[in-house]
Amino acid sequence: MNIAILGYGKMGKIIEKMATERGHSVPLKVGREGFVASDLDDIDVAIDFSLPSVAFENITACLKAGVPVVSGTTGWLEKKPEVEALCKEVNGSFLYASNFSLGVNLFFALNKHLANLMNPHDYRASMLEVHHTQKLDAPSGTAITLAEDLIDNSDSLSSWKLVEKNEDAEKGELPIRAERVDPTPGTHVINYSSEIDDIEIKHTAHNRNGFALGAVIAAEFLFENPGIQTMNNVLGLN
Ligand SMILES: NC(=O)C1=CN([C@@H]2O[C@H](COP(=O)(O)OP(=O)(O)OC[C@H]3O[C@@H](n4cnc5c(N)ncnc54)[C@H](O)[C@@H]3O)[C@@H](O)[C@H]2O)C=CC1
Ligand SMILES: O=C(O)C1=N[C@H](C(=O)O)C[C@H](O)C1
Repeated sequence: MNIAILGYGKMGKIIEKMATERGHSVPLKVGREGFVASDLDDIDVAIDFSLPSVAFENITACLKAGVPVVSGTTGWLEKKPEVEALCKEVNGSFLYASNFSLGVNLFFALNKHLANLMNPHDYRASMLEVHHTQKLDAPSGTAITLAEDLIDNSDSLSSWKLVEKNEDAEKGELPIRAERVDPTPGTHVINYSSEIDDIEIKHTAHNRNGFALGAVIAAEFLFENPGIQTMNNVLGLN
C-alpha cells in the first residue's frame, strides 16, 4: 500500500520503519507544514499520529479526499462523533484507537472482566497513568478508554476525574492520576483497594514498537475492510 504518515514525530518515524518492513511505501510524510488534498493522490491509507490541535482537520481532509484514515492521536475526542458522521456521509473508512498495541488491547479486555468481577465487592477503584514529559494531553487516551470500560461495568461509579490525589475524587468518581516522567513510553495501573488488601493490574510499554506495529496492521485491515472499524475487529477480540 501507499501510506501517508500525518505527524512525523516520535510515532510517525517508527510507523514509517514498520510500514516499510512490511512491504509498504510511504510517499507522503507530513509535519507542521500540513498538506493539501492533491498531496493525497495515489495514497491508499493515511495514518495520523499528530497533535490534538490538528488531528480533526487532518482526518476530515483525508475523508473528504476519499482516503481511509487510521487515527492514533489522542486529546481531540470531543470531535469524534463529527468525524464518524462525516465518514458515513462520504461512505469513507475510519479507525480510531487510543492504543494500538496488542498488549494494551488484551489489557482492555482484562480490565472489563476485572471490573465486572469486582462490582459486587467493597473496593475503591483508582487509576494511574505515567508518560514522558512531552505528552500534551492528560489523562492519556488509553486511561480514558480504561476508565470508560471500568465505569460501564460498575454500579457505584458514574464518571472519572483527573486528580492529584485519589482523595480528591467524590463518591461515584473514578480518580485518575497522571504522572510525567521521562522517558516512559506509557504505563497504566488499575488498583482496587480495601481495608484488608489491594488488587492491581498493570501494563508497561517498554518502547513504542507495539503502538506502531498495531497502527500499520490496522491500516492493512482498514484498506481491506472499509467503514468505521475498531481494534477489536482488527485483532478478532470481539
Ligand atoms: N493510539 C496510540 O497507540 C498512540 C497514540 N499516541 C498519540 O499520538 C500522538 C503523537 O505522538 P508522538 O509521535 O509521541 O508526538 P510527537 O510530538 O513526537 O509528534 C507529533 C508530530 O506532529 C507534527 N505536526 C505538527 N503539525 C502537524 C500537522 N498540521 N499535520 C501533521 N503533523 C503535524 C509535529 O511536527 C510532530 O512532529 C499523540 O497524540 C499521542 O498521544 C502516541 C503513541 C501511541
Ligand atoms: O502520547 C503517548 O506517548 C501515548 N499516547 C497514547 C495515549 O494517550 O494513551 C498511547 C500511549 O499510552 C502512548
